This record gives sequence, C-alpha cells and structure tokens, in this order.
Amino acid sequence: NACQLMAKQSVALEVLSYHATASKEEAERIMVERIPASEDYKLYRYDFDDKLMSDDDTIKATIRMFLDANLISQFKVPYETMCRWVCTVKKNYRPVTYHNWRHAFNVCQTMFTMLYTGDLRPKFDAVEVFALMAACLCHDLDHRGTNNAFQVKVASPLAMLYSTSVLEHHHFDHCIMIINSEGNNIFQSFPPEEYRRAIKILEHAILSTDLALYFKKRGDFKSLVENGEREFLEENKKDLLKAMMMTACDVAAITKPWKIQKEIAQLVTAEFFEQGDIEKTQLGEKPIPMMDREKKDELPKMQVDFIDFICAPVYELFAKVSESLKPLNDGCQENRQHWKDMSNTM
Ligand SMILES: CCCOc1ccc(S(=O)(=O)N2CCN(C)CC2)cc1-c1nc(CC)cc(=O)[nH]1
Ligand SMILES: [Zn+2]
Repeated sequence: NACQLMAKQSVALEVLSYHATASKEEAERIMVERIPASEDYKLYRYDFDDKLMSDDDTIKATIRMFLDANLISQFKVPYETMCRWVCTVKKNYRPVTYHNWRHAFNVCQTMFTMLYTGDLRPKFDAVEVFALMAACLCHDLDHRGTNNAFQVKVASPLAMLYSTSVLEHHHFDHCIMIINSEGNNIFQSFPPEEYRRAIKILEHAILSTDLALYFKKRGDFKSLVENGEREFLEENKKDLLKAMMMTACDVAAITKPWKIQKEIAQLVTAEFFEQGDIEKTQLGEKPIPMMDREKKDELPKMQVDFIDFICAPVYELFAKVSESLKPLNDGCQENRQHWKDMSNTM
C-alpha cells in the first residue's frame, strides 16, 4: 500500500545517502596485499580475539577464511569481486557500540571454527558453506544499535516494512542490495539453480538470528539431538542445524575467555543503555531493566539468566553433536561461574 511504498522509499533514500559500495580503489588496495595464513590470525581457534587487529587485518582475515574454505577458486569468484564485496559489507555496518563490523567479523570466524575445528564441515556442501559464512558477515548489516521492539515503538520505516523480525528482514534486504551492486556479486558465477539456493540459505540463516525464532526451533533441535541424531542428512534437519549454528555464532562472545567476555559485555551494555537513554529522554518511557543504566547492578544476574535460558542450551546440544564443539560449552559454563560470582558481590 502507499504507506509501505513510502517506507520502502525512505529506507532506500537513507541507504543511498548513508551507505555506498566500496570503491574500486578500496578493493584494489586489499587485492595487492599479501594475505597472512590462518595460523597467523589464529582463525581456527575458539578463543580468537580481534581486539589487536586493524580494520585492514579483519578484511584480510575474512579473505583468508574464504580462501581456506576453497570457496573463491571453486566458485570462480573474481578476486577483485571478493575483496570489493568484503570491503562493501564492512562499509555497510554503522559505527554503533556493539552491533558493528567487528561483531559480524567475529560471528563469521566462529562459523569458520565450528565448521573446520568443530568438524561440522562434512555435513554441508560448498554452496551451504559459502552462504553460511556470507550470512554471518551480513547478518546484522546496517544495524542502528537499537532492537526490534524499539523499531516498532518509534514506528521506524523498517517497522512499517516488516511486521516480524523487523531488523533481520532489513539485514537480509541490505545483503541482497549489496550483492546486486556493480562488482559486488560474489555469487555471479553460480549456475541459476545454485544461485537461487545460495540466496535461500542466506535468507534463512540471517532471519534465524532473530532470537524470537530461536526458541521455537531449539525445541525441535533438542528432540533430534536427544533422540541420537548426529548426521543431519535430510534437508529439513540441515536447515535446523544451520539455524542453530547461526545463533551459536551470534552469541559466541559468551564462550570467550573471561577477559574477552567482560570487554564485549561492556560494549553490549553500553549499546543497551544508549537505547534505554533514548527511551527515557525522547520517548518518556521506562526501558526494560537490561537497558536501564539505573539497574546496572542487576546485569551479572541477567547474564547468568542469558546463559541459562538462551546460550547454554544450544552449546550443550552442540557438544553432543560433536566432541570438538565442546570448548564452546566449556567456555560458556566458565563465564557463567564468573557472572555468578559477580552477582553474589552485588
Ligand atoms: C551484557 C549486558 C546485559 O546483556 C543481557 C541482558 C539480558 C539478557 S536476557 O537473556 O535476559 N534477554 C535477552 C532477550 N531479550 C528480549 C530480553 C533480555 C541478555 C543479555 C545479553 N544479550 C546479548 C546479545 C546481544 C549478549 C550478552 O552478552 N548479553
Ligand atoms: Zn548479531
């Protein structure tokens, strides 16, 4: 209807004004550089930390992951297109406190580690691996540092366009806008059938990062795993596994060594409080406790609940699917103890 058309146009205008594709020169600068080995960046490790890396390093490390996964050669992706696409994706993350490029880069590195160190790679074909890693990099594109409830509250153009999973639909839409941009189509050499399949996997993977959808699917995943499913050969089981992997990667900061988890939780807290401040000062509303800086003493307890109700269940199930995924569950449980100890001192 007219309202949706107007919303679409205002999002399009905003996207055009705010975002752009990377220039040929930006891509060429990366193209001519040597790409260090995965070991140099520790890309196969669960305790990977991007903190000391420069932005250029993160772009080169991303290229390295796609090279090691043998995707660039297998799918005849022109190297310039690959470099340009990574630069464009990074450019289309806003400099918000937490949901920025670094978060997307870390989510992609966790996916890479779950596939290659966590031994999940053999369960998928190359199109699925390519789409999953691309989905991780794109899954929070153009995030504004505010959540779905906020989009609805302020009747943002995005909330006018999408009735459910508002942000996640926008992240996918933005991902497709980039792929359709000149010199940025990493799937351009795919045969039509594979192309359609890659886009479908991208959509499913990005939408599955809406935690509201996760709870429903986790029940099915739990039944499968507890009934002994380990192969995930049928399409519907593979779809479920991919959705659970996206959530596991999206919240993987909770599994990192405590020093890293503490720093990232600080960024999450800051972004939540920024939204809470807007709700208080501009909307005259009381924010939920998680976003209310006057309730910051309750955060350690909230983290314990976040672990118990959202994170631990999925990592415990993955630990059953593959022994080599256990470090995710171990890291999550260690951090639970740290947050518990902190909540006892509050
Ligand atoms: C660290 C600052 C406090 O952070 C939290 C507080 C509460 C909960 S919650 O599980 O109770 N829950 C989630 C679903 N909401 C709808 C209601 C509230 C989660 C987090 C949290 N989220 C992320 C993902 C962005 C990362 C992270 O480290 N912690
Ligand atoms: Zn995310």
